[in-house]
Formats: sequence, C-alpha cells, structure tokens
Amino acid sequence: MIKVGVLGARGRMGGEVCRAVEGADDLELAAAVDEGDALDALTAADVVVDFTHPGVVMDNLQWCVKNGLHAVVGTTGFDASRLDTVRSWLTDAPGNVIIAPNFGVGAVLMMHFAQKAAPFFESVEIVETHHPNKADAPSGTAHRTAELIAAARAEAGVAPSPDATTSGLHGARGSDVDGVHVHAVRLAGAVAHQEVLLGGHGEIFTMRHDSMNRASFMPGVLLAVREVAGRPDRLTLGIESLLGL
Ligand SMILES: NC(=O)C1=CN([C@@H]2O[C@H](COP(=O)(O)OP(=O)(O)OC[C@H]3O[C@@H](n4cnc5c(N)ncnc54)[C@H](O)[C@@H]3O)[C@@H](O)[C@H]2O)C=CC1
Ligand SMILES: O=C(O)C1=N[C@H](C(=O)O)C[C@H](O)C1
Repeated sequence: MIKVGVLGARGRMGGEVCRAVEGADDLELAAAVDEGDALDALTAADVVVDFTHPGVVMDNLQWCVKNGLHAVVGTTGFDASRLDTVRSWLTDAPGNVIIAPNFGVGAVLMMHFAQKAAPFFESVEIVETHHPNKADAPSGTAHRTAELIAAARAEAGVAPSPDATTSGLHGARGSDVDGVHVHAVRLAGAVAHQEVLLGGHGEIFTMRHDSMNRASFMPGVLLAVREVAGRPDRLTLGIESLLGL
C-alpha cells in the first residue's frame, strides 16, 4: 500500500486526486491538507501530491524534500531557475520528485507529436483555452509545448516563424515563448484545451487536445504516484518517460 498525502486537497484538482486515491486498491489517502492546515500530517505519507498555486508550491516542495518524502507536483510555474533550485535541494535528501505541467495522457502525446512535427513547418503558434478561474497565463502545458517546439526547431536549424507585424495593439500577437507565439483564452465553460497550429507550403496541420473534466488527469497522476519512488532520476520532468515516450 502506498500512503499518499495531498496538498491543495480542497481545490479542484486536489479534491479529484483525493477521490482517485480513495478509489485505488493499492493506495491509501494518508493526509489531505489545504491552506492554513499544518503540514505535519503529511509525514504519514510516502508520496505527497501537490496541486496548489505557483506562489506557494516551492515552499511546499522544499518542505516535502526536507522531510524525506517523494513528491508528485502538478502545480504550474516551474521555470529553469526553479527547477535548478529543486535539483539543489535533492542533492542531500532521499526523496524523488516528478513535476509535470500536464498529467493527461492525450496532452502529453500532443506535446510529443507537436515537437516531432514542428520542424517540418514554416510557422507554428499555440492557442490554449482554460476556465476563467485559472491563476496563470499562458498555461504550464502551453509554455512547455512552446519550449519543446522551439528546441526541436532550433536543433533542426528551422528559421523563426515569419511575421511581418510592425504595429498593433499590445498583446495582439500573444506571448513569446522562445520565439513561439502563445495565445491564452479564458472562457467560462472551458476546462483545459490546446491547439498547436502548424503552417506552410499550402497546408495547415492543427493538433488539438481537450480535457473534458479533471478526472482525465487522474490516470497520469496515479501512474506518477506509483512510480516516483523507483525513478532512476531524482527529478523527473513530465510523465513522458513513464509512458515510454
Ligand atoms: N499538471 C496537471 O495535469 C494539472 C495542473 N493543474 C495546476 O494545478 C494547480 C491547481 O489548480 P486547481 O486545482 O485548478 O486550483 P484550485 O484553486 O482549485 O486549488 C488550489 C488549492 O490549493 C490550496 N492552497 C493554496 N495555498 C496553499 C498552501 N500554501 N498549502 C496548501 N494548500 C494551498 C487552495 O486553498 C486550493 O484549495 C494550478 O497550478 C494548475 O495550473 C491543474 C490541472 C491539471
Ligand atoms: O489550471 C488548469 O486547469 C490546468 N493547468 C495546467 C496547465 O497550466 O497547463 C494543466 C491543464 O492545462 C489544466
């Protein structure tokens, strides 16, 4: 039995994780913690899952690492500098960490395929659509997709996407992540959606993924919970390697 603690347990994702853990035969919900609760209850767990807020996740994760717990983190906001900090914490602590901007299997496949396809097209842009309660923009998934696409295009020696814009309203072209334009839509009724638009040579290839509900993230979260202790690396980014990609 793997004992699981959940941080952000009263939130949209944290609540879903608590229900998924309680429904799994090999997992036990050892602690459900939210803002204002003492973290000490989490020491009853083997693995802590964090779905909180980009502003608090670093403190939570440092506490988990210091207390020798394995951690599975879905909270967004991890840039290169934050990841380096996490690596430095892990040098003298026993736990492993998995940080993934998206636990949806389809979303992970979309990122993987987008990375493969991007060098074959002149232009690429990303449009993500989320519920209006989301704190960060663009989404962690869109940010990571853009980074992967930019790296693949740079490695293949592909020129920047053509863009003759010389004047326009601020923000009209979205944000620029390593040269890839990312547009963030916040829409009541939406959950989590992303399109990768690839264009050139008289054709447009659109890759689209839709998370219809938060249960869609649970197979990936539970996979990470089950595998984090046995990972060969102290810090694993994304669940691609857990899926054999
Ligand atoms: N990796 C993935 O597959 C997914 C990641 N996310 C990310 O997860 C994060 C949370 O998303 P939601 O669940 O929609 O947000 P939410 O706002 O519904 O839930 C966050 C919860 O964290 C709690 N919280 C805030 N500060 C805390 C602290 N210091 N200690 C413990 N709990 C604290 C809040 O009270 C709230 O209950 C966001 O960064 C979001 O982008 C969301 C969906 C999927
Ligand atoms: O806040 C959300 O809802 C989501 N956050 C993650 C992100 O920012 O990419 C994953 C998914 O898009 C849902």
